[in-house]
Amino acid sequence: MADIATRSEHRCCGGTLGFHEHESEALGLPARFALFRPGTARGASRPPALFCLAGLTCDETTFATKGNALRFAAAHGLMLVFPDTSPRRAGVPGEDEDWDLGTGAGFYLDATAEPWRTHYRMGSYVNDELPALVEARFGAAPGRRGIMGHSMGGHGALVLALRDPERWHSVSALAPIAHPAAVPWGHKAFGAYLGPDRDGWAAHDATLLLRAGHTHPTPILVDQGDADQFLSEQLRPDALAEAAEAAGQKLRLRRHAGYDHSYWFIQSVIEDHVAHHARLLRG
Ligand SMILES: N[C@@H](CCC(=O)N[C@@H](CS)C(=O)NCC(=O)O)C(=O)O
Repeated sequence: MADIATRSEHRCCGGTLGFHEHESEALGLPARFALFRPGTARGASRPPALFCLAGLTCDETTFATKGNALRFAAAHGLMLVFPDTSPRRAGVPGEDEDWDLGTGAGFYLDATAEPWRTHYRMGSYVNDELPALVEARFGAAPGRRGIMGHSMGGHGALVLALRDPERWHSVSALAPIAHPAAVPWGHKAFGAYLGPDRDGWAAHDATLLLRAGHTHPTPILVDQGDADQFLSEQLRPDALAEAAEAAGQKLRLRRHAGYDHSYWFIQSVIEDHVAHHARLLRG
């Protein structure tokens, strides 16, 4: 496991928030992440880690800075892990041209199509490499992990947890891209990263995973603002709810009048998400 460079560290909410960089094996590039370690008030020497995945245009600082999650994680004795949203400077032609493809838009999957497949491997990075790293190097509890995310990050959280419920013990999402194979953001990203054969997209779409019989043993919490500018064109929580119902998946989809897609919405509901994960991870 490569060295980790700590770029800065800050006392916060009785714990410590650090911004770190390391050589990622999965990405084949340097990668940055932020990590919040709670104080020891709850007496847990190895806190469970809750992974927080951000959306399009964000980086490892965004959710940590704007999400309002740290004080609640501190109260519940949870570690928070904030990965970046894509590889950086991968050298793919055009990767910085669009805000919804390439840099800042890794979609938490391993690309299979050229020229993305070498470095655009955020699926393996978030699912495998980063959990192993925070457990080995930052003292996260082995085998007790939760995952949540916003928008593209909500898509990532739902897909990773539905695909591997043994690895992710709790899952929630805020305004997730719930059916990416059916919406413009997903068409663009999946078409580039996975190629035009849509059969290969199903394993990266939470609604299609539920339709194929994948479920998670715990209830899934999803919050959605009804004034979200992306709701009808890009997010499709209704499709997720229908698929969950048909699959027998417990899903609590809460709609919030007047809230948009921004971190102001996340700030307003994050307390319940951290509590949801704490209940399942800490027992
Ligand atoms: N750049 C896009 C918006 C992108 C966007 O809203 N990104 C969301 C995630 S999908 C976000 O959280 N952005 C970062 C922020 O608000 O700080 C636009 O112009 O419409």
